[in-house]
Amino acid sequence: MSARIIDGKGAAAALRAKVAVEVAGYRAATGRAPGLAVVLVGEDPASAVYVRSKGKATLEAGMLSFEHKLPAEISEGKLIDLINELNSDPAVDGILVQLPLPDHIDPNQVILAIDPDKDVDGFHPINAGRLAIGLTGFTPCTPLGCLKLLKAELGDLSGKNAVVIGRSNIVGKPMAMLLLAEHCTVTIAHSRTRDLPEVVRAADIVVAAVGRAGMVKGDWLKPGATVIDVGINRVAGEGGNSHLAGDVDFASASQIAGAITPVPGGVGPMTIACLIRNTLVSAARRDGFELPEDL
Ligand SMILES: NC(=O)C1=CN([C@@H]2O[C@H](COP(=O)(O)OP(=O)(O)OC[C@H]3O[C@@H](n4cnc5c(N)ncnc54)[C@H](OP(=O)(O)O)[C@@H]3O)[C@@H](O)[C@H]2O)C=CC1
Ligand SMILES: Nc1nc(=O)c2c([nH]1)NC[C@@H]1CN(c3ccc(C(=O)N[C@@H](CCC(=O)O)C(=O)O)cc3)C=[N+]21
Ligand SMILES: [Mg+2]
Repeated sequence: MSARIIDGKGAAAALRAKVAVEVAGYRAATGRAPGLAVVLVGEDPASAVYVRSKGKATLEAGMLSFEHKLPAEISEGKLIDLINELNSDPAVDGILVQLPLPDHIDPNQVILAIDPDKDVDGFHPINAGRLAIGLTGFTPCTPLGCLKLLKAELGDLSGKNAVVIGRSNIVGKPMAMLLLAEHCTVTIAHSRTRDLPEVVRAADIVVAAVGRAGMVKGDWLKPGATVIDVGINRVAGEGGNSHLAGDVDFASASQIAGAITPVPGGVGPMTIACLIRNTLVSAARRDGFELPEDL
């Protein structure tokens, strides 16, 4: 048996196209374009790549992109000063501070400084709280992208056993909250989980967000399970080359799963599509512009 490959790249392109159509309507109605400010501190090459693709997706959707590149040595206070300026700038609907930040800056203090109603990453505690109790806010882009792929694949998720591996504030925990809101029976596994293969074997849905290349093996899976691989791991290959690998051992898992996301081309592109979606949602809320329910 061979799993269906879930085309995250294609789904992301389709979502970006839907967002672009709504952006055009928003611009016609309001005379302004939604704006996303992306803040990058330091020169981490992987972060620079992500920031570039975010800026490109923003412009392609008809929105404004404001990139702020700051030196690695900038103080926490100066960074927060910039965030306060962006909070009060009417051209800015969304603010994203690329993580990780240098060690001398406390990411929690930086996230707290962002206006929750411009927090298109959904990382502010107000938005984490809203998600946890079912209020309108911003849903973190990676879990939202995973949920969209799951619903497109499975339809109604009600009653399904979902295992989320990883409990970070930006992926695992909000993913579990979203699946719970969809009426899944949710298990959150982490580094202290006993007998992870046995826990995973009960899952109709597996979301792997660990950061360990190829950790989840095919023989851990219930046959036919839907597998969402969030992991983005750069692994060294032959001859000094390197390639991206997910947290799931694709070769073995794709023999047992019913459907599986590839890496690259799975969750990653959906994260960026959901970021521009959230930016449009933010702008629309500000102006009372109505968007389709299912965007
Ligand atoms: N595709 C995308 O858009 C994105 C991809 N990512 C990728 O997703 C992965 C996870 O990211 P993130 O959530 O930030 O990572 P974190 O490092 O913040 O969290 C990793 C989680 O995995 C758990 N874990 C570690 N080792 C094991 C193990 N052996 N068994 C079970 N659980 C384990 C940790 O447990 P504990 O809490 O006990 O330490 C922790 O909860 C990374 O590969 C990252 O690059 C991240 C964001 C976006
Ligand atoms: N404030 C903040 N918000 C984030 O959302 C955020 C962040 N910080 N820091 C880093 C992580 C990681 N992340 C990814 C986004 C897109 C891809 C992506 O598009 N990946 C492509 C491959 C890209 C490549 O080839 O390197 C793919 O999977 O197909 C991956 C990872 C967002 N993150
Ligand atoms: Mg992390």
